[in-house]
Amino acid sequence: MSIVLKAEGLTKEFKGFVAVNKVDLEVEKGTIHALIGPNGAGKTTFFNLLTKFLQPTAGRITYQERDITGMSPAGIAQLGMVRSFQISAVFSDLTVLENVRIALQRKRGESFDFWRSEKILSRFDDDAHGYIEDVGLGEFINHRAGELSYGRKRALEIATTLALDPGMLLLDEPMAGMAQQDVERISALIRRIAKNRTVLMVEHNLSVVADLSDRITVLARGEVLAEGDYAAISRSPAVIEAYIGTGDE
Ligand SMILES: Nc1ncnc2c1ncn2[C@@H]1O[C@H](COP(=O)(O)OP(=O)(O)OP(=O)(O)O)[C@@H](O)[C@H]1O
Repeated sequence: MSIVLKAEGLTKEFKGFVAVNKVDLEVEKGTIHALIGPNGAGKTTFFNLLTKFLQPTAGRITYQERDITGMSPAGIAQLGMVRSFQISAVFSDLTVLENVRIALQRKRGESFDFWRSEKILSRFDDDAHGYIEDVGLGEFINHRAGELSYGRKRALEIATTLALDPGMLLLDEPMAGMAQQDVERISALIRRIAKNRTVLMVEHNLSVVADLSDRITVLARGEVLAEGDYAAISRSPAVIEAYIGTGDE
């Protein structure tokens, strides 16, 4: 077993309120790991700590055995740990192809002037076409991102994230606001891209969690309540009580 991401004693206090309290987490390489819990459990705060959008009050985070506790989101992205599903990451006025090209260019760290040359840009096209096909957007390649449906915009975000060639993807509520047909499409896509990568996701939709996850960590009141596969956690009296107790889900 190889642990790719590890949190030890991770804690976040907001003016005396402890939103995340000494949480330990180990994410195994090549797995899909879900973070769930009732409203206010601290999932978003914990996820923001892991992705470095928030700085912890205490504790330590390691990625591939490297201490990343003090690093920036850009710094961890360089190491291959990339957070997706920030709609703003997609440029609405640019086409699907242009969006993926920019991600490819960003990965190579080339300057803005350099990528503006049509000749050089077109070199990225073969790779870009591959990622676009992978996420099922082939027929929309020349559509402006702003014209895509919500589910397809999210597929485009996955394509731009994949273009960065991450070893680990962090997905923040990938199914939020999606119609059922998009949920099925994005689930299949996550399963496909997880084949040779590690995925950690916060997700409210429990049937998606049951369907996709190898391992699930349940948070409640800022602490780990239970951990295991779906069968194990759904039998846990503490988990059942935490969900019923808040009238959630
Ligand atoms: N910036 C902040 N300042 C003060 N309190 C905060 C801040 N961010 C979160 N909290 C509090 O921390 C607790 C955990 O919030 P968090 O959003 O992490 O929970 P969550 O599990 O993601 O909930 P939900 O499922 O509703 O999104 C909540 O009580 C929230 O009010």
